[in-house]
Amino acid sequence: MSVAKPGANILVIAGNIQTVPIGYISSCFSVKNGTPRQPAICGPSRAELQIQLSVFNNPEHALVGLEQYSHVWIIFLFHKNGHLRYKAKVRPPRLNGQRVGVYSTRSPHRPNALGLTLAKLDKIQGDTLHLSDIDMIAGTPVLDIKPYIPEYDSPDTRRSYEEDSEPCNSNTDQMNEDKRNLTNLPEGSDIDVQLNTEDRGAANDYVGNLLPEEKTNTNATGSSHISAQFSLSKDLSNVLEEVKAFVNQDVFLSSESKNRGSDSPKTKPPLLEVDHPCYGEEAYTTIAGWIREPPVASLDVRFSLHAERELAEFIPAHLSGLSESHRPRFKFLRSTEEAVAAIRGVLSADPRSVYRRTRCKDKLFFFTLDTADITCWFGQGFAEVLQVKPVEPHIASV
Ligand SMILES: C[S@@+](CC[C@H](N)C(=O)[O-])C[C@H]1O[C@@H](n2cnc3c(N)ncnc32)[C@H](O)[C@@H]1O
Repeated sequence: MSVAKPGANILVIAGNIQTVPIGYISSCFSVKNGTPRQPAICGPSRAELQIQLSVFNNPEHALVGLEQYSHVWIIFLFHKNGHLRYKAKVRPPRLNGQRVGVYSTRSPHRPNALGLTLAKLDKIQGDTLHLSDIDMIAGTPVLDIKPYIPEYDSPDTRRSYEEDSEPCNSNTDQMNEDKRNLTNLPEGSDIDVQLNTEDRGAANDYVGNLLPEEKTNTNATGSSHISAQFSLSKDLSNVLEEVKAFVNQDVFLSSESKNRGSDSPKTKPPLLEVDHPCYGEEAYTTIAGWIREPPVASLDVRFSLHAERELAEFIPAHLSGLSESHRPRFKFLRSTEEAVAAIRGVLSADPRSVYRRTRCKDKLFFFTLDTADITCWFGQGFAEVLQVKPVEPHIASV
């Protein structure tokens, strides 16, 4: 087992974390000089990333579903840092000589030379991602790709998402309402009708006449994926009937209508969109429909009286100076309400694996939160907390 040396670009550390590049950037920038310092600076900066055959037998399979997202996080190595040194304080060029802590900056010169770029995903062709808005030089080793999901990645959006998703049913109602509003469908309209492949093809042809950017992509599994782009500024009422045929496609559900914070790519109301706009066209984000409307329902969370009493016994973290030494103490949670909210959060999202959900659904479920060991069980549409015990001291101190 080797241990990472300061500045080393190889991530092999105690605990056997091994990392291999999944591909290498081929970009319009060949040297560091002149490469944008951040992705948003130079929109038309383009790159391609081909997933290595050495990582997956069928690299294109690893990209299935990613086409529904407009933006991706690229995690990469600054492999051309040159001198492998780093300092606790750096001088960002835009601070014009002033020194600040390396972790308050995006400096490439850091103990683990990892870069993080939010790139625009223009399209996917087989095993290759076509990106724009990048700040990486050609040859940059890429370690990972993750979809950009404002609901998870942008604090502003996360807040409104949490508000939206409670309760779960009203979220669905709201989405249906949104869909109706966008298409002027009367309330109670059958908005869940599914189109078969032939229907989609026909509808696609028709809308294609109206919408110049409409395209049919073939995804990695060879199945046909319809996408279309149109501007909301067009009079939607003229194309309602045609658009109605598209309402239930996944890609439609994947777009968002909320206004996002300034750090996030701007968002627009739902569009039928997969092949994303080019430089100069308005930027927005799209995500997979199942993120906002997952096929797994969120659960109602209950506490048994016994569990409620046990939880109330815990002393909140900031009151840990109190002398009641016999009572268990939280290390992080600051009140019983916070603990209840945390437990609700964990359980309402159903933390069980698919295996446990299907094969062991009658089994008790255990998890640890702060210094509490929690026991619960799951029924149809709910989770009930049965017991809240202090963790064993030797586990709590780990
Ligand atoms: C300031 S960094 C920011 C990168 C990323 N957005 C981040 O925040 O981690 C961007 C600069 O890193 C440099 N750079 C890009 N690719 C590199 C690589 N493979 N090795 C070393 N430096 C690189 C370029 O000079 C570019 O202007």
